[in-house]
Amino acid sequence: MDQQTPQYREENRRLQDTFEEIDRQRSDIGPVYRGQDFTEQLLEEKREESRQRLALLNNDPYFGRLDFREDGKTEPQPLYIGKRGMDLKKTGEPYVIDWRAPVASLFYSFTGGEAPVEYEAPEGIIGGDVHLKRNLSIRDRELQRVVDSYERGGDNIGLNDEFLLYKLGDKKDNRLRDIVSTIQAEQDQIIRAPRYKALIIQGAAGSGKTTVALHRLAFLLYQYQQQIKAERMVIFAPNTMFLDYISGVLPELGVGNVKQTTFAEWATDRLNANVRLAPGTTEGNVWFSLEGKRPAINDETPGRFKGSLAFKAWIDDRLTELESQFLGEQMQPFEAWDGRALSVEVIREWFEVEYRHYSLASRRDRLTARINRWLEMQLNTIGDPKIRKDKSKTGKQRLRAYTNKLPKADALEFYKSLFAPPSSGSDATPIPGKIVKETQAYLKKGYVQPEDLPALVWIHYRFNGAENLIFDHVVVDEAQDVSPFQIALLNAFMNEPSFTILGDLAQGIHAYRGVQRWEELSAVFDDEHNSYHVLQQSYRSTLEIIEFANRILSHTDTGLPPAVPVFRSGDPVDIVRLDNQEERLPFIRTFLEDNRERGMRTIAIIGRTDEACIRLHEELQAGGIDANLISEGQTQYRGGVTIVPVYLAKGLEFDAVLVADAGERQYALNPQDAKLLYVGCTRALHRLTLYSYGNVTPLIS
Ligand SMILES: Nc1ncnc2c1ncn2[C@@H]1O[C@H](COP(=O)(O)OP(=O)(O)OP(=O)(O)O)[C@@H](O)[C@H]1O
Repeated sequence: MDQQTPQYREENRRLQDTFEEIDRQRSDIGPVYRGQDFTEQLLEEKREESRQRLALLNNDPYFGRLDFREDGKTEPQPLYIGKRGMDLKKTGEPYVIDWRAPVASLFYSFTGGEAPVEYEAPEGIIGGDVHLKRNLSIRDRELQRVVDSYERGGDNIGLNDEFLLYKLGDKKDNRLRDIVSTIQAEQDQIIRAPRYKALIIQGAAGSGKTTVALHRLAFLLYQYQQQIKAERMVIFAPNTMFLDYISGVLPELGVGNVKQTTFAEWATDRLNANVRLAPGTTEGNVWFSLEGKRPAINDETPGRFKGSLAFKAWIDDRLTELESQFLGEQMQPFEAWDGRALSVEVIREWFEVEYRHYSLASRRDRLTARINRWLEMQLNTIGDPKIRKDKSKTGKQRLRAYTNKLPKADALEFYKSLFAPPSSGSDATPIPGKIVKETQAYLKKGYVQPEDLPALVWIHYRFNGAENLIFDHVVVDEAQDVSPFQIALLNAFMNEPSFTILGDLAQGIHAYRGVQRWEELSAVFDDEHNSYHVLQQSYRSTLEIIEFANRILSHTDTGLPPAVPVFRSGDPVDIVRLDNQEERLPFIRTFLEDNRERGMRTIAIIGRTDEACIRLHEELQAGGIDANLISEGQTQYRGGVTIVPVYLAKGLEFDAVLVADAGERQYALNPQDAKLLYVGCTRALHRLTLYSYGNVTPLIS
């Protein structure tokens, strides 16, 4: 909208008024209190919160305006929506409305038309009608754009998308960003879904799953301020580089302290460094290499088997057995010294009845302490100090020997016992022989594998309880790669299920340990908590790229419908055939120059395997081209030009992508390769190029 329009001038005036109000409120807060007075210190905390809120407002006070006429009133009221809220100091009236407030939901759910609208406020449903929906872009305290996406009585054709397209056309740096100004209605529904749900979201590549999950955390913290703490929320993501990539969004939304971790890190923390993960078993070598034959994936694949609810149920039976036979049928009375014994009946009563509600480890500790107290009482009945000393020595020695015989509540020891040859009379193990052998070999060397972690932490949990580690909300990103056992385990660390679980089966490149259908995860929850959502519209890429990727999608075995593009058109996808290796370096050099000239800030060259990427990186370096090589275990994503194996590119996005070596051998006609290529191609926002020597992959024909 032109700067001379009345709308622009009106909004500019409002913006200047807003800055004046912010300045007034900031100066009213006064200087920082550094004294010792406790009440002042508490007040200072509140003042600091206000300072931070006003600082955030000062950069970019709001992004939207909705003129809403509430039923029963004659005139519509303009509502300005921002990342944080602010009331007018003088009157207490809302001046900027926090995007998470109930009334702000209208801004997102309203998609046009003259029909009445309503929103759910704490005091009940409030109805009315919308007269204007306006997007405002403010950068560095300057009003840059005013775009009306709806005006009551106007023709409103195509206006709704203009601001979104303007935002999507932006070039990216090395961080994911917030989308508060353009959240779409179907995303808003997920963000504002009730707290006690296990939301399972199947979303096409680029549909905003990760972004939506982060906004949902900010919403929950706002909506349930008294009940939910950021420190008790956690985001599980596939690797630390991905966590680094998304780490900017929550601070932008004014949310701090949410724990962001990987499942392996969280699990090994629980086990108190008692287990060591086997080195050298990088997934890249086993599952994504082109050398050797990839193992078949079925229910006996170690990751699938050890992540199943059936494995969990079998472990539960073994644990129940252990608990019921903990004291053993052959148990003897505790004889402190000859002639002074504590009967088996009393010991059983303490352990099996009195301490029944404690965790097993705690019951064992309590029992030991109780027998010790009994021993002290017996010693106190002895008058002669010399005899007492004597008996004390014998009693303590015998107590140690006696309690040492009780089974240890140790997760690793118990887990090992599950893979030991079954003793005669016990049920045969349901664990496939190959898995038993492989696991035994690792355990013997003192190692476990990532797929052992859910069971180990589960056993630890059954022995020790949740140890005060209760989650208020859990986000699981890239959830197609997690197992039902993992989700059931996390659920145990929660009073009532409150999950945002999101993923895309079409990107299920870790099918050897992940799920093939979402029902596998929803089986963990009862019907009342289950809530399934689909996000089909994709925002990341241009129309051309999405349509191209949809062709690959049809070769995955997921049966998922094609992603729906937003109407943002760009360059056609470029498929280049190189005749030989010598042509590669000059081709890439031109590719990079061309894309830089067109304003692309982040550019990725996506290779098929680790080795291919290492070789390419060396070649580029020798040719004087600077690029960051990403390998497994990487913790940071730097932006610029990146070389990344396709299996590690998941979750990231780049302005321009070059799929290196997209030949028929690299990406053959099978579902696993289709998923890999789908991941690779859907990383591109604006431009996508593929090259191959010889025939290009049949997945795109
Ligand atoms: N409503 C929206 N407005 C503006 N941009 C959006 C919106 N929704 C998503 N995006 C943008 O689309 C891109 C993809 O988002 P995100 O990475 O969250 O998607 P995803 O579904 O997790 O993708 P993938 O599964 O491919 O990793 C991001 O650049 C994000 O900012």
